[in-house]
Amino acid sequence: MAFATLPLLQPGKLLTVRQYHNAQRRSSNNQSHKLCVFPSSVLSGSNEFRLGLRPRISERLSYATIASANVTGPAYDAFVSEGNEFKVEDSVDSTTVAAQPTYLISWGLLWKLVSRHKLRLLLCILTLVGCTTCSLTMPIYSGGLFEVLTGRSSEPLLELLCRIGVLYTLEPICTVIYIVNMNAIWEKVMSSLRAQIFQRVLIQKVEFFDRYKVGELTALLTSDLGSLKNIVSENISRDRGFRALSEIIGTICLLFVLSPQLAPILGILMLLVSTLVAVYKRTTVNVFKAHGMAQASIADCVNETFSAIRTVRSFNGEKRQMSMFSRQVFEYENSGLKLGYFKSINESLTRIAVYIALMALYYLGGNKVKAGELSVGTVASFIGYTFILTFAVQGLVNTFGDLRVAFAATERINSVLSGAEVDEALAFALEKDIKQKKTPGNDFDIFLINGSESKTPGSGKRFMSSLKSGSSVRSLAASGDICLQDVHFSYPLRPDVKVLDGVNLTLRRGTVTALVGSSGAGKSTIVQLLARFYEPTSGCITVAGEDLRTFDKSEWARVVSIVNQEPVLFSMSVGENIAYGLPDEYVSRNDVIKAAKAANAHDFIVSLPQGYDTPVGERGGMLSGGQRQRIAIARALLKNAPVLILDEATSALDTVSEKLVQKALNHLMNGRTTLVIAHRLSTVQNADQIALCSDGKIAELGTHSELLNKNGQYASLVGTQRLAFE
Ligand SMILES: Nc1ncnc2c1ncn2[C@@H]1O[C@H](COP(=O)(O)OP(=O)(O)OP(=O)(O)O)[C@@H](O)[C@H]1O
Repeated sequence: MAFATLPLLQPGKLLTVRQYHNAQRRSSNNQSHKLCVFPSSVLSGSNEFRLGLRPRISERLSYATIASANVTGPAYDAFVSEGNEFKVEDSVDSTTVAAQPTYLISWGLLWKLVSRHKLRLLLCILTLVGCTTCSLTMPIYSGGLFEVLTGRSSEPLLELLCRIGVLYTLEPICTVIYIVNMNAIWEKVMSSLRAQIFQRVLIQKVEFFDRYKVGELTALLTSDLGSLKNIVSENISRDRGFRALSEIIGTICLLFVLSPQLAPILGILMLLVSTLVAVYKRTTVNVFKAHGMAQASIADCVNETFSAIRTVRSFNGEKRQMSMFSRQVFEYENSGLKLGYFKSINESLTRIAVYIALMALYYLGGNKVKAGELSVGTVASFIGYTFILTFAVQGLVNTFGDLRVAFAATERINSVLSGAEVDEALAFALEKDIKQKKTPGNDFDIFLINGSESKTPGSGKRFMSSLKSGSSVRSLAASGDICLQDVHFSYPLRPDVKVLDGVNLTLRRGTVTALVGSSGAGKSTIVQLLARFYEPTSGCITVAGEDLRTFDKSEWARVVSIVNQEPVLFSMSVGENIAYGLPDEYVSRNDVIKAAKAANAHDFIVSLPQGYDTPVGERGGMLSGGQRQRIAIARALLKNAPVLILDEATSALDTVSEKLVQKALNHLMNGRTTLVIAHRLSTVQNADQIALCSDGKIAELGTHSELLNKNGQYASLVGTQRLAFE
């Protein structure tokens, strides 16, 4: 047996599909193959700066493993391109470096996005200098005004007022241009980031969605990204952000020019203010955090209650939900009160510091004026600068606070979407589709960064480009059997529980296979593997003799239709829901109607208030179960996929609806390789073969009469159901 060492995902090296998948799986399942674990920061490339202060959260979630993969299995014909440089081994022992986490939001990405707007950026810098110059010149003119009014200066009052007037006009003009352009740049950057995050969530493996709640993922795009947005949108006013910083630097310089003796005293005082406020603010971080978490809990509670409103109603659960909500509200209120208390101390501290600075100035400045060392005008200017400096320092500290929150939010986004669970095959297929403009519309521009898609994580692209695609997938699916060969499977979040334990099953081309068995036997899991929501832990699924993993994932999705017990409809019109069967194509109204007629849905659709344009409500809630089911069947008919999976498609229906739906299903099954899962055995009697799934294996296989004659588990299941009917 030949052994070779192949570093996975190393540029220039090519792996077979089997090697790639095995190694990927092993690397994600670090329980059994873990040799050592490194924090992501160790493994991230030097050009990949992370935005964030501490690595704690990301380390917890995105540790990368260096795994030893002992990949064994039958020889695979090479997926070797570029001159067949690498031969495929029957068995490969490889030391692999797992997919390195790719941080979505990095300094590099931010700069890329910001630098798209160079002209606006230049305008912002110029107007920032303009605003600051105007603001900092004002106290000098105020001092001059004092001098004129007290008769110490001979400058004509009107001339001075004209100069002040020019400043008063220029400052707001510069401010408007600065704010408009800063805001425009950041809004555009945020739109791109939002699109990148959405896309990254979309291409995660299915287990990612098992791990995170919808609310948590929504928060990434709303509150977390909102914190990042606030860095600019909440910090473009005069006393915040860059303006505050430029005013602080400018004021200190001017103070030294005006009076080198007074400047250090004021400088030290201001430094004291900022240090005090900053130190104090750091101690209040946990209070802010608790308040944010309390707010998130309220959102979770609201989300859960309203999305399960029917269940709440049916269990009379309003009071329980109300009490849960009130608990969350009280927690939020308490943390809000605490926050107010801390904020008030914060505010007073700043004020006290300003008053101390002013008193010091009055005393020292007053004495110098009396001694004739300083003019009244200069002291008046100093008073102006004291206020500017204090508020600018306070504003800058607030900006630092916002920065801290934004860093934490960015770290959260990065840690959740570190790339460890990206479904690379899907990402690759999606990128390819968008590049080839397979998808209509120009709505994808926002997902592009500098003319190309954002860097999809992982580097198996060369290898993935060898995947079977397009017509070959369709023709293989239409012409060959689908075989599950010794398939073992555990869900990634429960690696210790074996759900499938050596399933062998052949779905013969163009025939109907029924899958029956007790609840929890693993029937739906087989569907999930066929749909490639998950990959087998070991063993393989072949289509016309080819390993399913060698198929382009999105092409495979195009050739498989799944109709579930509770089909999910989107919150759009009936017609649009049917057309969703072919989301990448232009579907004519005629095609939609044809599919609806074949699905026995046309008659009820035309009787709806707006016919095909009637909105179906959230998740199709404005339609009956049978109607939803028939729309889902019409959608599947339109898709015209050669492989069909019906997972309890009629079990929730009454007899009349079931008859209608069954008729539609018979039409749909015609000539397709079909897998039907049903608890009601009467609905699968006519299947070409029936497979009984038990303990993660196919325990019995044959036609209805063959299995009855066998007098095994199937026969007793049929007996039990008959008894139940009698
Ligand atoms: N996403 C998941 N993560 C972890 N375990 C899961 C997941 N989905 C299902 N399971 C577990 O896998 C086992 C098989 O579930 P599966 O849904 O395949 O059974 P089934 O035969 O389809 O049952 P039923 O007829 O009740 O739908 C069950 O023990 C279930 O708890």
